[in-house]
Amino acid sequence: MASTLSQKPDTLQRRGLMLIMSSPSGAGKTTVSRMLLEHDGHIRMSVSVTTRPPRPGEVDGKDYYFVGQAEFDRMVEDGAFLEWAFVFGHCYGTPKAEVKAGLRQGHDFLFDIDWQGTQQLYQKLETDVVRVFLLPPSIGELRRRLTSRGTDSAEVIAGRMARAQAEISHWDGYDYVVVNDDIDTCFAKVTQILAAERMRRARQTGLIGFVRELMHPVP
Ligand SMILES: Nc1ncnc2c1ncn2[C@@H]1O[C@H](COP(=O)(O)OP(=O)(O)OP(=O)(O)O)[C@@H](O)[C@H]1O
Ligand SMILES: Nc1nc2c(ncn2[C@@H]2O[C@H](COP(=O)(O)O)[C@@H](O)[C@H]2O)c(=O)[nH]1
Repeated sequence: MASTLSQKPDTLQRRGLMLIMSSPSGAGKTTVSRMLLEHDGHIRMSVSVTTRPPRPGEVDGKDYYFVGQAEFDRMVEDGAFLEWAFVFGHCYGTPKAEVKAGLRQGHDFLFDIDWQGTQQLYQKLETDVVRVFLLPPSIGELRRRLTSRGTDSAEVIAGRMARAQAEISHWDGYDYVVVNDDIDTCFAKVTQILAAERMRRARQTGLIGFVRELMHPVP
């Protein structure tokens, strides 16, 4: 018998989610984020605003919006950020407008932000937030990754290594914790988390109508 349902199950409306990835500097957030953006057609990067100077190869508007301190302060005053924080001597913030509109339209967003920003987003938008913390396999490997990335001075690397344990101490403020040892295994785990979170009943706003039609089919 032909289906009388007005909606196809795989096109049901869904509210977007906010997948947050945090870790000590160098554990691999940017790497996993790039893989997700490449392989998953339904998630967008939330591009942060920062007062940090660009690293070689970083592109304004893609990796960050690079601004001066005065412009950052003006954005704070204008309420342009969903969250912002002072990290490693610079200001970083998540612009509000695109994310809020996108979530309503069912888009998922990926955030590479620290624990302070995660706490702020969770306080504001708890039900939309999925928090993932990446751990390095060892402190020695973390140092090796920061050094071999080749983007920061020895002084900057030393500063980030000095903060690593303090960053790791926030691991218990996250929903999921993944050790980034082998990159493909780590990526597969994050992909599985994303797939499961998309199926949460509360996010599937189109389910109500679909279930109603299943329970009360039109004869
Ligand atoms: N599983 C892995 N095995 C080996 N090297 C890795 C792995 N994951 C990431 N790397 C490498 O480690 C370095 C740091 O990774 P990445 O820049 O993604 O870290 P991050 O957490 O985004 O750091 P930051 O917070 O400073 O932006 C990069 O050179 C990256 O290629
Ligand atoms: N609270 C926020 N933290 C952010 C944001 N954008 C990036 N970050 C975090 O800053 C550090 C350093 O980043 P880097 O690119 O200079 O290595 C890292 O932990 C990021 O996750 C933000 O908008 N808000």
